[in-house]
Parts: sequence; C-alpha cells; structure tokens
Amino acid sequence: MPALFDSYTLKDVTLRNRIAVGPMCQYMAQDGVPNDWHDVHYASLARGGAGLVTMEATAVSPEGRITPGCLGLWNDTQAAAFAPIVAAMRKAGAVPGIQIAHAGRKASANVPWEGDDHIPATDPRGWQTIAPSAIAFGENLPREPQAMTLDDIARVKADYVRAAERARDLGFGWLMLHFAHGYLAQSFWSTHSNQRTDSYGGSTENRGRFLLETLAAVRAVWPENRPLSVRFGVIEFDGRDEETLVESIDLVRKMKAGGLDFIDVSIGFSTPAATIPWGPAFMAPYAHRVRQEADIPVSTSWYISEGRQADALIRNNILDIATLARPFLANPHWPLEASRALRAKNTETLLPPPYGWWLARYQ
Ligand SMILES: NC(=O)C1=CN(Cc2ccccc2)CCC1
Repeated sequence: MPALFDSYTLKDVTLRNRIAVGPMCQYMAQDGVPNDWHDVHYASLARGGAGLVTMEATAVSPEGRITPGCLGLWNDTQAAAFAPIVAAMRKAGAVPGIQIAHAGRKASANVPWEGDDHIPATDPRGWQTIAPSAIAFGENLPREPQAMTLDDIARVKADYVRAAERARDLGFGWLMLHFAHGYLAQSFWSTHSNQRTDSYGGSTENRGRFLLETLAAVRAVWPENRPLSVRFGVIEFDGRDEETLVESIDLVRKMKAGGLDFIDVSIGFSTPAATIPWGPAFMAPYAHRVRQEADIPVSTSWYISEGRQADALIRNNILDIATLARPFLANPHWPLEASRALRAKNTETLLPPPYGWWLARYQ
C-alpha cells in the first residue's frame, strides 16, 4: 500500500515522496526573467522536503503571460536565469519541474493584489490578447481577444516547443503543460470560449486538436525518459459536468496515446458562471475517475492541506501524487508538519542537515 512518504518513480525520474508543490504564480518577474525572489522562493520550497517542486506558469511568449510580472521562457536571457534555480532545487533533493503556459484571453491582466483585472486598452503596460474566438471571458477580464489565425496557432505551438527545448536543456526533470484554468489551451477545449468553424472548433475532435497537436509537438522534443504531464481542467461546474467529464476523460485517453505520462487534474475556469464546490480535497474524486477510466497516473490539488488527509489519498490509491499549493506558502516546510502528524521517521533526511539533524533530536 503506497504512502505519502514513499518514493515515486515515473520513467527515469524518482521523487523522494508523493508530495508535489504545485505551480503558483508569483508575478514578481520583469520581462519574464527570474530574479532573487524566485531564487529564494524555489530553493526554500525544495529544502522543505517535497518530492517535486513545479515552478509557476512560465509563458512561452510575451503575449502568453497572465500579467507583466509572469516568468517567461521565450529567450536565452530568461533561460540563463533559471539555471541556478534548477541547480538549487536539485541540490535540496527535489525534482525540479516547470509549468509552461499561454494565458490566451486571460492575458494582459494586473497582478491579483493590483486589481486582478484586464489592463485597460489605453495603458501601455498591456497588450492585445489572442484566443480561439473573439469572445471575452467577462467580469474582471472583459477585453475581447483577437481570434487566432491558423498562422497564430502554428506559431504558438512552435513557441511551446521552443520553451520545452529550453526547459529540457536547463535540466528540468518534469514538464507540465498548462492546459487548464481558462487559459489558451483550455479555451480551445471549452465551448464557452471556442466557437470556431474551422478544424479547431465545433466537434470534440476539433476542439481537442490544439491540445493534442501541442502535446505531440512537445513530446517530440521532451526526452522520453522524463515525465511529460499536463494540468487539464476536466470539469467546469457549469451545470454540464457529467457531459464535460466524459468528453474530457476521452481526450485524456487520446493524450495518453499521444505520449502523455501523467496528468494533474484541475478545473476549466472557462466561464465566470461556474459554481465551484469548494471543500476538502473536492477535486480528488474527479482525479480518481480520470485515473481509473483513462488508466494514467494522476495528481490533483485544491484544499489538500493536512498530512493525514494527503496520506489517505495516496494509501487508498485515489491519487498517485498529492499536489499542494497554498499550504506551502504558509509553510515551505509543510512536509515536516506532515511527517510529524504521520509519525514518519524521516525528519533526519527530509530537510537538509542544518535543519533536519537538529529537528530529529531534542524533541
Ligand atoms: N496560473 C494559474 O493557473 C493560476 C491559478 N490560480 C488558481 C485559482 C483560480 C481560481 C480561483 C482561485 C485560485 C490563481 C491564479 C493563477
């Protein structure tokens, strides 16, 4: 029976435990370049003992950023600044992961604590966004995106490939494509946002095309022996959940056939008219359903916060990995808290010696 502090091996990568730090936008970059904020943030998360630390949504192009403060991996200056962060995460014993992303019609926004809304068209900090169709998300993100041409689609796929190559060459051990949360890839899948009449819109096959083509293009350059995952919104909580789940699980099967190794199951967030059933580990049942029906290892996040809760999800084979995000903002050493709750005997090795040696003694 697997447990939270068991190792996990996928392809040639082994995580020291089943705990993953999920990607969390920091919005602290300039021109997409990592700086001392990211250096300290990611090193401290890795030193906290998690098996996998996935860096935040990193844009594959300038217009793919959610905000001007997002990280990017579209040029060599950015790539060079990631190198010491990857090294620090590895040195701390975590597998370094990264999420590469394009925000689509949710791009060109102010950071959450400065409005969490679209930058006005008159403000030079913003930019014209692109999406499958010229349909705005609404509410705090009212600006209408430009409908993508087939050339735009080809370019963005190529941008994903270039970012994946840079992540590969930087030595990241785990790559996650951001196919969730109403951003570009999710917006091709959802009829809330995709009303194209060409081969990228209409049928489920057409709406899944951008995701499958992008996955295939990235798979071709991402090493076969390193896990390739996606974070994908399988449900919208928009009143059509069963229909969306069935279609989404079928698309996950196609992604697996296309070389996907792992999926982090999340929410579509394609419409402001969603009713999210917030609650303890509320996405775990959906993730488990994807795991069983698409026969692929899964993680999920969302309101997983306690050691025993996370351990139960692993022990009962609900999830293969437990992804936590905000609990790690509150406590980068969350795995220590969990190991104490579970009376695990790994404090000595969980944290680096300057911490772990003392914490394992003189209780
Ligand atoms: N880059 C991402 O995937 C982000 C996801 N978020 C999770 C979230 C979504 C909706 C409501 C609460 C939290 C917050 C902002 C950035």
